[in-house]
Amino acid sequence: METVLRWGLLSAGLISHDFATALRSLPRSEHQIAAVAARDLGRAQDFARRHEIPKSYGSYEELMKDPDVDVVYVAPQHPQHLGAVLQCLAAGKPVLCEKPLGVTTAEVREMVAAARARGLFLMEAIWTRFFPAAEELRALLSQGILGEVRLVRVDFGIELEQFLDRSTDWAQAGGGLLDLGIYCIQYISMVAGGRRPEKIHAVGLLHAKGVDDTVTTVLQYPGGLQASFSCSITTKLSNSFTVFGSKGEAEIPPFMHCPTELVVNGKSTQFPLPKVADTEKFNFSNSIGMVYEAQHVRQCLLQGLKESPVMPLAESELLADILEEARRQIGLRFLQDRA
Ligand SMILES: NC(=O)C1=CN([C@@H]2O[C@H](COP(=O)(O)OP(=O)(O)OC[C@H]3O[C@@H](n4cnc5c(N)ncnc54)[C@H](OP(=O)(O)O)[C@@H]3O)[C@@H](O)[C@H]2O)C=CC1
Ligand SMILES: O=C(O)[C@H](O)[C@H](O)[C@H](O)CO
Repeated sequence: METVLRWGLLSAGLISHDFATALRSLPRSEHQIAAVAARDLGRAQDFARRHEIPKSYGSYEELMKDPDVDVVYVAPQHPQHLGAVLQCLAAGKPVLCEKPLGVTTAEVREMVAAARARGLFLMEAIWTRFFPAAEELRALLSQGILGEVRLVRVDFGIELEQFLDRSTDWAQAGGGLLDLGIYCIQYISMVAGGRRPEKIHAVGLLHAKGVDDTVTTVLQYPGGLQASFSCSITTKLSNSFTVFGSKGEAEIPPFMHCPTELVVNGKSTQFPLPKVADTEKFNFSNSIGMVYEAQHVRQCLLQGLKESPVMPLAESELLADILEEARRQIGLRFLQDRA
């Protein structure tokens, strides 16, 4: 592969716009957007014009066949991830797929198995992990600066139901757990070193539209680490992360899912976002931070890696397992759940 990474974007939706805007801020010698595809050609063409993308398609399949696409960014809503990812892999394209990778643990395992069988790169876009603040957190954890980590608290609650239709759309696997809870669990799993929890207990309030409204889950890991998280699509929560150890504590203030600050034993370090022109508008907070995951994907591909060492596929499977167990305990089933 040449050093320039040529992206193909699947979907002309909200986060795809943010990702395209972030990519355009990177050196063209390293990242270019070769094509965009949407279910509707007109929308794909409008998106392409807005982002100066040379090619637009009215179907995902056409983009996957494009030899000028080196890697595909899969960004439709949750239920469409599985089909798009499997088709990309079948077409020989490496994939960065938006979170959650799948609606169920079975979907995630199917995608992981397909990527491994084809020897192709696949990563779940847990973009949080690639922010410098998160990298610094990982470093201090690995250096044992906090001593023995004992407890994690994290929550993510936004009144999404008021402005994001998909958040309450049961047919689109809406709700807080898959959309917001995954950010909480990925932090917990980071602290736990990707180990599997030995106990999971979840309580939840279901929304009138059948998705999860607000969920609180506690987890215990071998060795005694305890963690709790809450997620909500109707209630604003603290949206912060804290880890407590035998020698100190570290906190990431809101919005923890796209962090720009790390506080260690009361000492704050700022990690400012990359500069971007004021004329660039994003749909979601701190989306310019998507450059970090894009740069990571390029480095992985240049090194011939088939998965990310920072967001490994086994951990995507683990996150899916935890999400599914929490859903089971609160009585939330989606179309994709097997009988
Ligand atoms: N990393 C982050 O910060 C964020 C990640 N996300 C993730 O990105 C994904 C997309 O979220 P977002 O951009 O807000 O979603 P949108 O509501 O913008 O929908 C994205 C695309 O999904 C497709 N789509 C929508 N509804 C349907 C349907 N009923 N059937 C088939 N396809 C449909 C459309 O694709 P098309 O354009 O091809 O018609 C649409 O443009 C989600 O999985 C979400 O978790 C979302 C926000 C932030
Ligand atoms: O991934 C995300 O950030 C979520 O999809 C939320 O929908 C978003 O943060 C809402 O602001």
